[in-house]
Order: sequence, then C-alpha cells, then structure tokens
Amino acid sequence: MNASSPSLTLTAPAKLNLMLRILGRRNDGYHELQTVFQLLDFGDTLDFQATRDGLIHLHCPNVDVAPEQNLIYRAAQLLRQHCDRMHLGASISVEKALPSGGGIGGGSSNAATTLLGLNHLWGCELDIDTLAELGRQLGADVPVFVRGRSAFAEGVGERLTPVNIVPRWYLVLKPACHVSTAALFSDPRLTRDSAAITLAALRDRRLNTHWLDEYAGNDFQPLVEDLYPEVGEARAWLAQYAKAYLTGTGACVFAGFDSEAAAHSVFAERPAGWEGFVARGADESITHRQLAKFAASV
Ligand SMILES: C[C@](O)(CO)[C@H](O)COP(=O)(O)OP(=O)(O)OC[C@H]1O[C@@H](n2ccc(N)nc2=O)[C@H](O)[C@@H]1O
Ligand SMILES: Nc1ncnc2c1ncn2[C@@H]1O[C@H](COP(=O)(O)OP(=O)(O)OP(=O)(O)O)[C@@H](O)[C@H]1O
Repeated sequence: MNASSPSLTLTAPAKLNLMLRILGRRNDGYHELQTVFQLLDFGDTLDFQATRDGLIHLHCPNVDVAPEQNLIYRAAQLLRQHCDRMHLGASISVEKALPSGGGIGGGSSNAATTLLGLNHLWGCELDIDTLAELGRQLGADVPVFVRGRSAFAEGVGERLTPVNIVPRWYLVLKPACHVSTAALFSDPRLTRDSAAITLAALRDRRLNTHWLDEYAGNDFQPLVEDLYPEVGEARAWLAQYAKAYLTGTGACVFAGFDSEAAAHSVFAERPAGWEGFVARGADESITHRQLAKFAASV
C-alpha cells in the first residue's frame, strides 16, 4: 500500500431486528415486511486506501465467498461504475468480528460502509439518497446502514422511518449454524400474512420497553427453530434471564438489558463453547459518527 494515498478506517456495525413481521409476497418474489432495525456499537473494521490504478484489492479473511462476490467488492465496483470513474481503485482490508449468516447484517453493513467510505475518499460527492438506492441494489438490508439511523422499516426494508429506541445493552448469541436467508424466504411453511403495525402505533417514534414488549417477535422464529434446533436451544437458555428473540433470519438470538454489567453477567454464565458478544444499542451509526469526526479533522 502507498502510505501517501488517502486512507480511512471505519467500523461496519451490526443490526438487530427487534421485531419482524412478514406481511405478504410481491410479484417479484421479494417479501413485504415490517421490522425495527436497532444498530449496535459493534462491528467489523474496514480499512480503505484510495488509489488511482483502476484496481480493487480486497483482503477479507473468514468470508466464504469469492472476492468478486464479496459485497465489499461489489459495492466498490457499483460506486465507481455509477460515477463513471473506472480509473479509481482501492485497497480494502477487513477484520471480521460479525459472524456471517447470523442475521445481524454483517455483509450488508460491509457493503454500506464501503459505499460511504469510498464516496468520501474518492470524492464522488453522491448524496445519501443516491447511496441508499445503490445499496438497495446490493441487498434489502443495505439502505439502513447507509442512512445510519435505527429505524422502523417497511417495503422490503428500504422504506425507513428513524426511531429513538430506549438505550439498552444487548447480549447476542451465535449458535453454531449458518442460516440461508434466501432458503427461509422461499420455505412454504413461512408465515406470510401477519397484520401490519400502523404508523400511528409508532406514536412519537420513541420506542420504549412497553412498545418493544408489545410488538417484539419475529415471524421467522418458529421455522428457524424447527430447522435448526440449536437456535431454539440458545434462545431458551437466554430466556431464563430476559425476553429473548431471533434476529433477521437467524442464526443469532438476543436479549436486551438495562446495563452493560447485567448483560455481561449473563454472558459469563453461557455454556462452554457458545459464541457471542455484548454491545450497546446506538441509534446513530458508529460509521456516521466516525465519518463526521474524520471530516471535522481535515
Ligand atoms: C431478513 C432480513 O435480514 C431482515 O432485516 C432482510 O429482510 C434480509 O435482507 P438481505 O439479507 O439484505 O436480503 P437480500 O440479500 O436482499 O436477499 C436475499 C434473499 O432473500 C429474499 N428476500 C429478501 C428480503 C425481502 N424483503 N424479501 C425476500 O424475499 C429474496 O429471495 C432474496 O433473494
Ligand atoms: N463482506 C461480507 N461479509 C460477510 N458476508 C458476506 C460478505 N460478502 C458477501 N457475503 C455473503 O453474504 C452472506 C450473508 O452475509 P451476512 O453477514 O450479511 O448475513 P446475515 O447476517 O444473515 O445478514 P442479513 O441479516 O442481512 O440476512 C454470507 O454467507 C456470505 O456468503
């Protein structure tokens, strides 16, 4: 890497789906849903170095896809194509902390962070709406990370209403299985006719613990626990301490706590070999906070 080329290090955060309802299936096969995305102050670390050699080098260990299929590579490619600047290049190196196929949006968050980081380093000057639309082309979960606010989502996950969620610490457990999002969405046993929450139910867009207790739940949960018993086992274990739910299509399960200490004390009790982490919920994405700091320093 060239030490004099502009560089930037950003965190690509995880998300949790605090509730998730599937309302129906569209003609294009995608599903209409409603979900609350809670961003977390925990994620992968992406280091970007901008070049002008037209090459995108990606060092991303522990991800089971070919480099050209990696969402980071695809995001960089899409951005420079959109801007018609194929002479731009980048060296990107990733430290993964988020498990793939966990329902915590690792790949989607990596894609969004790449759009945000390279838009800045390459001086593309695309606005957030344009970046969110590019993100949507890469995956339904990408726009929320581009916009960088915890949100109530509708449509396929791209119609976002920012919300303020009661500050909590989350304990996330990752059972040792990998769930395919596409396979679950196409399973005939999936519940696809849940009643929609009205926007009026969002009240003042402040989601307190009462709201979460009333609306929490995930339509994927029964099917995932049937297909992957270890998910149900992890959730049942966590449920001894607090209300516990599946996030996205799993495999991760989570519970919210009032304090970091409370979350850690439960985490310390987990059976040997169980993986997971404790993280603070953050309504403004850590990526956006880092970018603002970076912009202020130059
Ligand atoms: C389950 C969630 O994680 C909730 O946040 C998302 O809805 C999934 O978002 P994602 O992983 O970004 O999904 P994508 O990569 O866009 O799509 C993966 C596959 O899931 C299915 N899919 C996804 C989102 C959606 N609203 N309806 C769908 O039917 C499609 O078959 C698609 O081929
Ligand atoms: N940079 C990346 N990081 C992780 N996974 C990636 C990446 N690029 C492509 N993928 C592929 O995307 C798949 C899903 O990854 P991701 O981590 O987003 O799953 P997830 O946590 O279930 O997300 P979601 O909740 O958005 O469905 C992985 O199994 C992997 O094959």
